Amino acid sequence: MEDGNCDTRCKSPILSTDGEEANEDKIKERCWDQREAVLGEPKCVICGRYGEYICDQTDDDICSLECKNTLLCRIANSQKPVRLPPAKKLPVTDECFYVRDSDDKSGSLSLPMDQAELLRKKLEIHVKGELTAAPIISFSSSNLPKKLLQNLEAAGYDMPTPVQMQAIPAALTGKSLLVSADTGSGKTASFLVPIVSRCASVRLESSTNQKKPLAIILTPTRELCIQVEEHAKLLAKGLPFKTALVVGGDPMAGQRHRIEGGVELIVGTPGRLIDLLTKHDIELDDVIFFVLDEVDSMLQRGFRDQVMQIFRALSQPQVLMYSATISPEVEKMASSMAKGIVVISVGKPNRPSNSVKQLAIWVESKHKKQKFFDILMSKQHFMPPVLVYVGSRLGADLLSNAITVTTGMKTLSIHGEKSMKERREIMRSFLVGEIPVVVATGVLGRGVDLLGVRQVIVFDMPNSIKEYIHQIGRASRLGDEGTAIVFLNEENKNMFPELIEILKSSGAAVPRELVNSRYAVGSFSVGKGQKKRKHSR
Ligand SMILES: Nc1ncnc2c1ncn2[C@@H]1O[C@H](COP(=O)(O)OP(=O)(O)OP(=O)(O)O)[C@@H](O)[C@H]1O
Repeated sequence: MEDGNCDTRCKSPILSTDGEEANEDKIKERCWDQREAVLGEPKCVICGRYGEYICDQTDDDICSLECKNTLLCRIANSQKPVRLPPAKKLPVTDECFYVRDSDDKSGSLSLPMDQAELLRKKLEIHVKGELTAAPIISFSSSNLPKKLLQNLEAAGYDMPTPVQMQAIPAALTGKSLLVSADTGSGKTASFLVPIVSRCASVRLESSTNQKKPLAIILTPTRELCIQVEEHAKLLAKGLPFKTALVVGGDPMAGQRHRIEGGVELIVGTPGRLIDLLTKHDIELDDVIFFVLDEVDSMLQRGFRDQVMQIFRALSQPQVLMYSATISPEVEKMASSMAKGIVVISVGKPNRPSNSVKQLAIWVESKHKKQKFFDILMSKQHFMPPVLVYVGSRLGADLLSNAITVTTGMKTLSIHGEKSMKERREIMRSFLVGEIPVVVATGVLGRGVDLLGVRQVIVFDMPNSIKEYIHQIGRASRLGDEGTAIVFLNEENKNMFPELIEILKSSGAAVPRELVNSRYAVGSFSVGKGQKKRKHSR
């Protein structure tokens, strides 16, 4: 069998109908073992991976035995039974997923429930609540508009990520969801795909020209709203799906004008949206989706009242809530927003992405700057483009100026005091590689997808472990390796027990000053009702 990387594909049939075996020991059994197709290569008709082989019974491009069986099962379901040479059937326990038509109302082709459970187990997808929708193993098995499938393919989304495999079909059944999955694992498309699909269908089936908003997405920062809106436009190209960005710092008149001209989706920050809704008569009675991205941030003090004010103006929409860090309190609050909510979690919750290598450095505050410049001047440790997190706007301005003066590298700071024009320009120049370092406060702490960034330096620890998880999550997208350097000292003592646990469970070295610190013994300040906790050695 030729190497799968050869220029011309292996034409040998996977199996011949006379039962004669092909050179099977080298054939890939599962689609997971097959690589992604590169531009110009044939794609497996089932999963979209490299179509290394040709199915000898249908002449289709196929990536593995598993996908061949899936293909033949589909044919078997739609025509007279096709005899599979019994010796060749993959053993029942094998993770070969047969897709067959189902009567589930989402219209998706779903796995039989026993195999759905097998797939969930394999991918650590946990579901709590009543859910009929099985995970999908390809976008095409979700009955999505053809144009949306083409846009997904054009965006390079050949296969759904684990969170998308379950959250997309679940959302298409009309269920409200609370979803947690690692940073960088594809949560955004998990809610955008069902929204674009359903809203485009509503518009296509509608007889009136009236176009009141059908979906609202709220996020905690302007940068994340901009990113989510861009993502939605990309997926909705060629479909009757217009968006409006409603964030502070931009002229409100333009935002109102756009909505009144007819949009399907509003993406905004809560404060500006409330401003707009109170000053202008915008009808939200057609809204069918209400999305809270970074839901734990959206339901904490400061945002929660505004979020609930907007939610109460709607007529019981489907609620989709997402984050990489969801606590039991957030789950309780979220569950009170919608009946029959389904909770989906992928992997281990409230953990940094495994793809981010953490390097914790113990350094006194007065020495942090020197240590930081040692890293910036070291060819071994400095891997631009680098995102640096600090605790204040002034700190961001001072540090970025110091970097420019000391190293000559053009460095900019980004925070809430800068205008939207400046913030957009800084993000653009960072993302296209014009500037190697950006120093940021929390405005870039969550959700933003900084493709190309593989190194984050947490100069000042944030106020909570969950913000720390989101910040270092910028260093890895979709499982790519990244590094996070974090400066620690006694000033961060309130987070020591959780930090030690996070570092240990991620396999990162724990500085001995941290372990030996008297604040790290696992005893929390014994407040009312709190018990002293012995720290396991
Ligand atoms: N199915 C897919 N195939 C290929 N790339 C994908 C897929 N889904 C998402 N991506 C890409 O992976 C990156 C991370 O996706 P996304 O930003 O949605 O992650 P996230 O889970 O929302 O992260 P965070 O928790 O940090 O907000 C993005 O660049 C996105 O375009």
